Amino acid sequence: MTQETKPKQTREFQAETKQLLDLMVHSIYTNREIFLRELISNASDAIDKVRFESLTNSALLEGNSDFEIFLVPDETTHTLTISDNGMGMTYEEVVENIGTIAKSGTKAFLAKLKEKETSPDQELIGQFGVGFYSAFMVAEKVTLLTRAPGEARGIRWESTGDGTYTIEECDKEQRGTTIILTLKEEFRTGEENFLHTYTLQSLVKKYSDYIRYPIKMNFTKEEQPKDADGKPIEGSDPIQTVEVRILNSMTPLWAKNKNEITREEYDSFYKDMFHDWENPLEIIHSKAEGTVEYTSLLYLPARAPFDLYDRDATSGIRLYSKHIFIMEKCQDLLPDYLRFVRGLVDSPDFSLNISRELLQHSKQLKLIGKNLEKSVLKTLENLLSKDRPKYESFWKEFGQALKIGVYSDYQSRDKLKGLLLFPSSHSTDGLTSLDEYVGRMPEKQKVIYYATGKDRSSVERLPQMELLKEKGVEVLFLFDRVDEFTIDALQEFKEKKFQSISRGDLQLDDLESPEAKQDAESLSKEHEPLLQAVKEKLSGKITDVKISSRLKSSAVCLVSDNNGISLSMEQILAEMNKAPFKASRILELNPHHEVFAALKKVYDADPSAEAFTDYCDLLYTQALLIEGILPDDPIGFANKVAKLMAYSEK
Ligand SMILES: Nc1ncnc2c1ncn2[C@@H]1O[C@H](COP(=O)(O)OP(=O)(O)OP(=O)(O)O)[C@@H](O)[C@H]1O
Repeated sequence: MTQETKPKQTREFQAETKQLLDLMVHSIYTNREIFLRELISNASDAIDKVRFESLTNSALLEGNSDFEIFLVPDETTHTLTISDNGMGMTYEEVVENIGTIAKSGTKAFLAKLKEKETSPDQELIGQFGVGFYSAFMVAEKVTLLTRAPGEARGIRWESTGDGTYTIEECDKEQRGTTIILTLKEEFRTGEENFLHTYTLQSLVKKYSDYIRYPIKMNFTKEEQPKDADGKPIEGSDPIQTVEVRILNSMTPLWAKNKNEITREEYDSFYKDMFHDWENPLEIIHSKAEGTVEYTSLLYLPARAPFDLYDRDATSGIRLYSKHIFIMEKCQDLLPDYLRFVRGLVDSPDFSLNISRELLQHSKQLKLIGKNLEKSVLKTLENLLSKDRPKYESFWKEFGQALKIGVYSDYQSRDKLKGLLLFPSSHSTDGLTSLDEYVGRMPEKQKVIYYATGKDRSSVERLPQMELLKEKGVEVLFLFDRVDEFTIDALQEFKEKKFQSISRGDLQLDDLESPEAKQDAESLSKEHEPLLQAVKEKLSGKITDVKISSRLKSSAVCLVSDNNGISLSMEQILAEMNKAPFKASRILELNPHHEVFAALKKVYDADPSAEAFTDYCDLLYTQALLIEGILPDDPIGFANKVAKLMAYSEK
């Protein structure tokens, strides 16, 4: 029977791959040695795959279950070869995996680069694994030979990273993948010589020590021949012998005792496994025995990945059973608000071929999940109380996830509220917890005040802040768009309700002198007809007009009542195209401001004159602008201001 062979083809890389290769060739990384880690990690993944699938289909092993990764440096051909007896790839898989970039992360990386239009910095690169392509940092030519189990023939793929590659069928006896790197001159002669066994040995120790399969290399030994008594024979030529050594210790890091692991080992394991360039912020390593038995190694990263809040991005914890990999991202182990936690769980209680469906219903999984959640929260509480700068740096990156947790996961509300931090008027640089805020509250203050806005300077200048500032009342500042939803969901903290400075009655009764209150009440009575007239002029735009007791030097402000949504929420919802939600708008006027006197004068002169209508409109639009809301008719507003300016010149 003649076998149809696929002829050698030269193909072009996908445009994005070319771009990535170009970056690799012109070296974006400073530490190019990581190429070895990337290729070994791919080899180990491929062995994981075949090992896992062979549990249900032993034929895949083709009688060879001595899993291994082999490194062969060759000075004569200037090549470094990395082989594995893993899953290999079919023709289609090579084209799919190696010629194109399927990973959305890498695509996003390239898009970000374009956006920046500068050379990429280490920080950006570190967020994205570049995997196989990193080989082109050190190699002038990469040859890949691979055969998937059960396939009669293998595939030979080759490229110099110039935009094209060749692909053809070839013979390959052993299942798996062999990658031959023809090293660039600088990496086979200079200081960084990747043909030196010593260099390779230490790189494996540094980056890949925990890899579960033996990483082997031949070592040539020279020995003086010995006589029958075991004494070296003088003057004889030394004999060379070759011995295979295993370069990695293979024990998974998490299986060792805590006191045997250095911080460096934890860090490099993390960076390697979770493709981060930065050391983690915090490490939680625990072993449990009892109702369930498991080891968990969790990390709080130092920085949020670019896609943390992307709905499509999957989070989750790696699952192992007796050191054997089961699943990449098990989502049922941690609640969604802890989606930033990276790590793994190894438990003998799981069977290797457990399906996702079964797993979801597994009692053990639920129990482990509960414990993990508890220990992450405990760690965060400890950080908050014992290492505030570290907690604040955590908060800066992941605080939003916890805030979202408060409003989207009502069961977790109580667990999370103590961990929340906000900027406040108390200090210009630090953040405050709700506990700290309540601790500083004077006895007479009944509620926790908060103000929403885009940043500190705009919130501090809000007219609604004036009175509170004067009274020295602390106000929480909510700059993040999720903040108000979080506060709304909480409703209260330690029996103190939250009160927006832009909503309803400020409840300052106990802080306010009885005279001031009286003053506002009598002024409201006195100006009742004027207030009524303004309300009518602005009907449809506002629900009420009131004499303000919160304004000191500003003329006007907009507030909403205590029911329904607030003005800032209205804006967020409008951006989300949920326009039907409208906040009630109450216009508050400062009776002690000269604009109020001018308004009164115009009204007294002729309430039906155009001037009074214009004044009402101008006041309303000013109040909108202060809230950062554009008026419906900016041209009309500008014309009215111009008219007024020209008038005052007369
Ligand atoms: N030694 C190998 N054996 C089998 N398949 C491999 C091997 N190396 C790479 N591949 C395949 O090529 C794909 C692309 O590899 P690459 O290293 O670029 O990305 P990755 O491993 O998926 O991602 P990352 O490196 O970020 O973890 C892999 O997903 C895998 O399917």
